[in-house]
Amino acid sequence: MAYVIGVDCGTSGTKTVLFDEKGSVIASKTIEYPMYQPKNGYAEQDPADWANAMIETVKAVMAKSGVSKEDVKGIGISGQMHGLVMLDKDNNVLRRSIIWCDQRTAAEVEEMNRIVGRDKLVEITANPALTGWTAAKILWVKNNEPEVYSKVAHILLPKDYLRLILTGEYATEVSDASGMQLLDVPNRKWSDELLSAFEIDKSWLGKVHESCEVTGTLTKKMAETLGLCEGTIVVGGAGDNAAAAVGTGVVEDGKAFTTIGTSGVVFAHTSNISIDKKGRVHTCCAAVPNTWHVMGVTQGAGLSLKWFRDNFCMTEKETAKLMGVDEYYLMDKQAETVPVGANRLLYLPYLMGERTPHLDPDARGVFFGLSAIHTRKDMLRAVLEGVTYSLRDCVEVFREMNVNVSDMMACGGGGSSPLWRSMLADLYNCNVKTVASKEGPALGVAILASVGAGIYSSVPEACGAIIKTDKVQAPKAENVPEYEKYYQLYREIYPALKAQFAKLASF
Ligand SMILES: Nc1ncnc2c1ncn2[C@@H]1O[C@H](COP(=O)(O)OP(=O)(O)O)[C@@H](O)[C@H]1O
Ligand SMILES: O=C(CO)[C@@H](O)[C@H](O)COP(=O)(O)O
Repeated sequence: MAYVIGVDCGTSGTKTVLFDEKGSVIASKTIEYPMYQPKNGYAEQDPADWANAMIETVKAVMAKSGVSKEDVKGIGISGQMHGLVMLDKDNNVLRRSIIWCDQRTAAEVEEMNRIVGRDKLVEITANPALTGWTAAKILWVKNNEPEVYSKVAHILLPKDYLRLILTGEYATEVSDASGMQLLDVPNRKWSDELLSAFEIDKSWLGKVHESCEVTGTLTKKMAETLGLCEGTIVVGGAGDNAAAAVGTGVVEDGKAFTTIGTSGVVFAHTSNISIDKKGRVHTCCAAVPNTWHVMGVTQGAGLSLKWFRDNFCMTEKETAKLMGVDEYYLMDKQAETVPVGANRLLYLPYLMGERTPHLDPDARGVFFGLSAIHTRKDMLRAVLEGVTYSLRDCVEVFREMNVNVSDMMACGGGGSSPLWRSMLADLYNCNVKTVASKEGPALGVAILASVGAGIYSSVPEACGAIIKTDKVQAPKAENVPEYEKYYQLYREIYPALKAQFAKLASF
């Protein structure tokens, strides 16, 4: 039997899973790390934490599994998108990574529009300038930390920094590179025009591959550290969302998924490139060669629930520890006791600004309709519902773009919650399914590795053999109109507060 490893460098932690060639989990290990928020709207992580977590989790799965290292045929890496890793000529990390949900780059987004023009940016990168994407972050460092910028020799995305550690290669692949805003997305190569306009040296960026291509092999030193063979192949892998698409079988038109991780993403595969001229959803290269995807993003999806847990659910944390169950499971049980609409309480999940559909880094979270009858349980349910309203906003944009979705999968930490899945089904008014494997991105990149290793001949063929549908949640007829009423009200709240968010940000 052949085996493959998938590494997913997420925001809350890095998870490594060892799969057999049929996609069954043999061993899995996650190590968490912090996100630093030095200022309101800033978000950073330490690349050393990612590297340590990858090394320790790979060592752990190999030790736990007892699988012989010769049978591990390949490694795929997935990761949070858009994060900026800057290295000097000796590969030293120059500053903490500014990650995807950081919102400090409003001035640089204006600068990008001034230099290149909004329409040109959309034509080349398939997206308007975005605060969380990598190009704006590079310009921010140039404008604000010239002493750091003067030492830059390499720029990598989070998972590509891990690739460098594994293989010594400076490389990336099309799905994650699409989120740097320096890629010519229709043509799947770096844009010389943009690099020259932003004065970014092309030699700083890695070579761009398709996601299932071999980008390098394990060095002798890393192989010894990890308990693997020197020369084991490392494929391109994918940004976490393109990876989750492969891991849930979303590799053909009509198929889509919703992931609730720290962020929330609604993702649909498209065999032809499809662009929202208003820039409300992103268009990126998919992990299947010569295909694309559209995705809408809620910045603070699982993050909202985690924020609520960490600040208001101390009792659940302690009880969960005593009972040996998951804290989120207890929170879901409490939220289930509250009716649809949270007793007339709405929540806007804009804790880290918002992308789809508002593209507003100044937006902030809101509880709307608080009354003295409300309890913590109502607020908890409102948080879950508010995130789901925001995900529905993404589906509305797809409908406007004529991107038709007939099959919706759910994944990510929040996708494991039956309550959250039933909210999705009610608000989308369609079936929401899960796949038997819960490993989303890690499985996706392990599948890419199995294609790179020649175990399967294509990504769709591998998905056909490996991905199995598990649970199906149908919409509840009585809930659909009730949620629709609240959703329509939810849609009115942001426009009414837009100017006030900007004013607050200016204080
Ligand atoms: N049982 C659950 N019920 C509801 N939400 C959950 C549950 N388990 C995890 N979550 C949510 O999933 C998030 C973590 O998802 P994950 O996919 O691991 O994140 P990331 O990819 O950002 O590291 C948590 O912040 C939490 O909001
Ligand atoms: O910014 C995006 C997609 O554009 C996020 O999806 C990040 O890629 C982070 O993902 P999680 O850590 O929440 O999975």
